[in-house]
Amino acid sequence: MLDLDRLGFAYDPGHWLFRGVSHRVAEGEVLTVLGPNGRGKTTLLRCLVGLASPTEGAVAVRAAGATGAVGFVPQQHHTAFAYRTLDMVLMGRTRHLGPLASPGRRDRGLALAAMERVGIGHLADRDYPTLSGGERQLVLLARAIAGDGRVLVLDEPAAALDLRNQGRVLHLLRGLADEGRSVVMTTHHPDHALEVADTAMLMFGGSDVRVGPAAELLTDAAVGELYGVRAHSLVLDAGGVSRRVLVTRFDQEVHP
Ligand SMILES: Nc1ncnc2c1ncn2[C@@H]1O[C@H](COP(=O)(O)OP(=O)(O)OP(=O)(O)O)[C@@H](O)[C@H]1O
Repeated sequence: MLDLDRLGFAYDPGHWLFRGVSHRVAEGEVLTVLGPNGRGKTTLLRCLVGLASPTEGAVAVRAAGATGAVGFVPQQHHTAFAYRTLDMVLMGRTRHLGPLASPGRRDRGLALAAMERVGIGHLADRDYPTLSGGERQLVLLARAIAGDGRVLVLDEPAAALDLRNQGRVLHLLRGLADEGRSVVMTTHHPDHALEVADTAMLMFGGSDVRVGPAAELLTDAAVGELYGVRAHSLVLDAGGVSRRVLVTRFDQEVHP
């Protein structure tokens, strides 16, 4: 599990991007973080994975017997090196290897299995820099799965993906949580949160960070206020299963 204890971050002293953020992401929980561009979502994730130090508060990872148990999928990733895609995924195994050890047959098997699970087994021998943006995003997800972190932190994991792959990745993340992992992801799509998340975190700015059950928190009013738009819920009835989706009126902005 991942413990966020009164986290606060300010690049400039006194100008809090976020402050007083507390939540415990349980095993089996998917937490989605939502907020407008520049609100601090990536900065928050960087604090969660140890790439940035919070100005206030603390983050603790609690996972049975695991060191470095957090897998991180960044938003964008560029490398100047022409790594083979399978080797990129194998990098996820690094923390499981002894000092100076190279990945072995088992590591290669786990890397290939992670690629198959994400649906990109056919890319194993391609040069990573030649892949499309969406293909790279799937490779980074496979790398995190191969790393077998008990906590997965993903920055807009579905942003570069087509509609079918968005659904596949969202349900894959749901499945990884159901296997006992804690999953934290950012998204600009409230529907993604409604589809698979247990919990949502809405970053309204500064100390106004709201955390709660996704379906309860993501009301038309809250989404409208968060982004300055008009949002409307629609309930779809598909084969007896009803699902609520949010539709945005792109022709109407709301100015607070
Ligand atoms: N090193 C830095 N120094 C100063 N300000 C920074 C630095 N890095 C990011 N920022 C600013 O902090 C704010 C939050 O950035 P962050 O990337 O966390 O936002 P975000 O919510 O992830 O945005 P987006 O939805 O656009 O990805 C932005 O205004 C950004 O310009």
